[in-house]
Amino acid sequence: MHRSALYVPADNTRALEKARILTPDVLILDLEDGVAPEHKTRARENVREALASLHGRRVVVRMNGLDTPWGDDDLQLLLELGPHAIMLPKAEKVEDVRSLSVSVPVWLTIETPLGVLRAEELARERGVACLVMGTSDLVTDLRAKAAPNREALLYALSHVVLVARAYGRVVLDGVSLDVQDMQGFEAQCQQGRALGFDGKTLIHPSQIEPCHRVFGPTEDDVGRAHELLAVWKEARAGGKSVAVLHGRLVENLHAAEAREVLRLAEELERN
Ligand SMILES: CC(C)(COP(=O)(O)OP(=O)(O)OC[C@H]1O[C@@H](n2cnc3c(N)ncnc32)[C@H](O)[C@@H]1OP(=O)(O)O)[C@@H](O)C(=O)NCCC(=O)NCCSC(=O)C[C@H](O)C(=O)O
Ligand SMILES: [Mg+2]
Repeated sequence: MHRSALYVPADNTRALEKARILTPDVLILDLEDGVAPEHKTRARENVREALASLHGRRVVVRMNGLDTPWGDDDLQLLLELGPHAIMLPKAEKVEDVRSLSVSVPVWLTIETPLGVLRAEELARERGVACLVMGTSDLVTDLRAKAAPNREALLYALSHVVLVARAYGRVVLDGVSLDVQDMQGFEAQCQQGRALGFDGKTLIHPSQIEPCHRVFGPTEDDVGRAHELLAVWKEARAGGKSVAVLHGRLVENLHAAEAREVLRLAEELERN
């Protein structure tokens, strides 16, 4: 389940402490842009401690790029600690992905024009588990304007979802920077859900609950799935290839969707 992934700056001990009681599906300990250059070393030490104390949680660590002064040391530490996954920012080069994918799954942040254009060759590399949109960097690099409807990003967002689906990868939407506009945040979650994302990356604890509500499955979703499957089963038992529920056509693909909703709900219950 990847409804939510919360960035926690690894130099912020208060946020690291708080993360222990927060319940996003994934925690992303950030060594990259959320950490100032003079705090990089301390942040790396914090990651070691945090991974030990967050044992049993799904913790991904975002390292610095391999072409930065910190990338090699980050990688060495992460290969030693073995988090749930290593996240590579500003992914553009297949060679970088290959140098990471040893034993730990790799998450790629797609947040540059070249990264979007090369998303397919990057995503098909062995070990890549998830693609994450970096919408703040992308807006800047595109010299676009950030707008609530994310008009300037729609091509890139859809392209990355398409690539992720083609190669069976998880795909997460970018962050929403306004931590006070909860209505706008929820609308952005709805948009990401409608575009096909599995979930969203977050920057603040208040974003977890609305994000889970949108990326579901909710009780209503589960109820509808049961209802659809009952109608579908009856139709099939009667030798029909299609059914109708509340005036809408139901086909095999809808039954498959409903089964996926129930699978996710069961996964949620187990966790
Ligand atoms: C945005 C913030 C700077 C706001 O922080 P703050 O002023 O401390 O908020 P609050 O007082 O409302 O916080 C309430 C409590 O919650 C804790 N908290 C806040 N944020 C987090 C968090 N991300 N993880 C864990 N805990 C958090 C506070 O410590 C308070 O705790 P307590 O006092 O004990 O109750 C801040 O939210 C923040 O720094 N967020 C993360 C920013 C970040 O990670 N940025 C980099 C990643 S985003 C990105 O780069 C995406 C991509 O690459 C792209 O290009 O788009
Ligand atoms: Mg970024």
